Amino acid sequence: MTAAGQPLLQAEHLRLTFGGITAISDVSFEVQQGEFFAVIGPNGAGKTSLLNVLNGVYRPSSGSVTFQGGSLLGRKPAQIAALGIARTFQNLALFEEMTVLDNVVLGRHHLMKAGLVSGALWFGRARREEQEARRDCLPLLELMGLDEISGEVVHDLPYGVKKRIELARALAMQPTLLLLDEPVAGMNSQETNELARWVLAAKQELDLTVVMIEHDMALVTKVADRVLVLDFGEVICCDTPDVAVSDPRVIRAYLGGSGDALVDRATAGLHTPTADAGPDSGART
Ligand SMILES: Nc1ncnc2c1ncn2[C@@H]1O[C@H](COP(=O)(O)OP(=O)(O)OP(=O)(O)O)[C@@H](O)[C@H]1O
Repeated sequence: MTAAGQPLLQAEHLRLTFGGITAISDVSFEVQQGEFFAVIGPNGAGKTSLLNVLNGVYRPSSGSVTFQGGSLLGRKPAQIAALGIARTFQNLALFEEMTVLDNVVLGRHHLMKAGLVSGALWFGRARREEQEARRDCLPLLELMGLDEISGEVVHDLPYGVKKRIELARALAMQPTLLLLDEPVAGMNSQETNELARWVLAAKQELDLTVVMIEHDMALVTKVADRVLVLDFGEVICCDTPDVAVSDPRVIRAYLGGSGDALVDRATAGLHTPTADAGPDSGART
């Protein structure tokens, strides 16, 4: 539980280096409970590195990260997941030959307590836990509109549906905080609109806080309460999307000059095509 007034997630003076490369430099921000918080920035700005710090894949060179008031530093990704931080990945990480339900149930495995031997032999506690996990996932499948295809093999399903299955698997972990890594990358505008609706529905129904990395400015403007803008590993703006897209530093980082196109694309509609490296696809000019 988060004490009244305390942010759910707090990063202070984070720094991450790879040899001579500084991926993150003195990054601080807070995310409040229930917030939809986006992280944007051009290619190489440090977005993925930041997400990897938040879920324990990378340990920062210095600085601190706290979740519900407790430090995340030194914890492994599985321990961080068990604290209630789930993550989706930029590239699909599903088991293509398994069914929708089997993929989603995998999200609950960190909650199960049966040992390796009983799990492998499928008896006793392991069997009971698996059956309970499957039962517990059914309302989630319904919430995510996957109940009617729960027995279908993932391989045969459209890309947009696969991304939704991945989202459902992250939700099966029963997170408090959901980290989304470019959830609409590679999607067409219809798929983007649909996934945005599923994410918002899940957030509301499950009382989630969301941190989302995204290049699609139109999507960010539509769904995010606040946006953190990174450039060369540094925070150049942290404000509402409307303020961020008209901030001269953000405009410079994306366009190196006039920001009209950035504002236009942010307000044009939910989706901006990202096939070619336009400003909203994160390209530097
Ligand atoms: N494992 C690594 N080893 C060395 N350098 C890395 C590593 N991961 C990231 N970097 C470097 O850190 C910087 C930030 O990279 P990062 O992937 O976090 O940026 P990004 O904003 O997510 O970019 P993109 O939008 O292209 O995914 C880049 O200069 C990148 O080359």
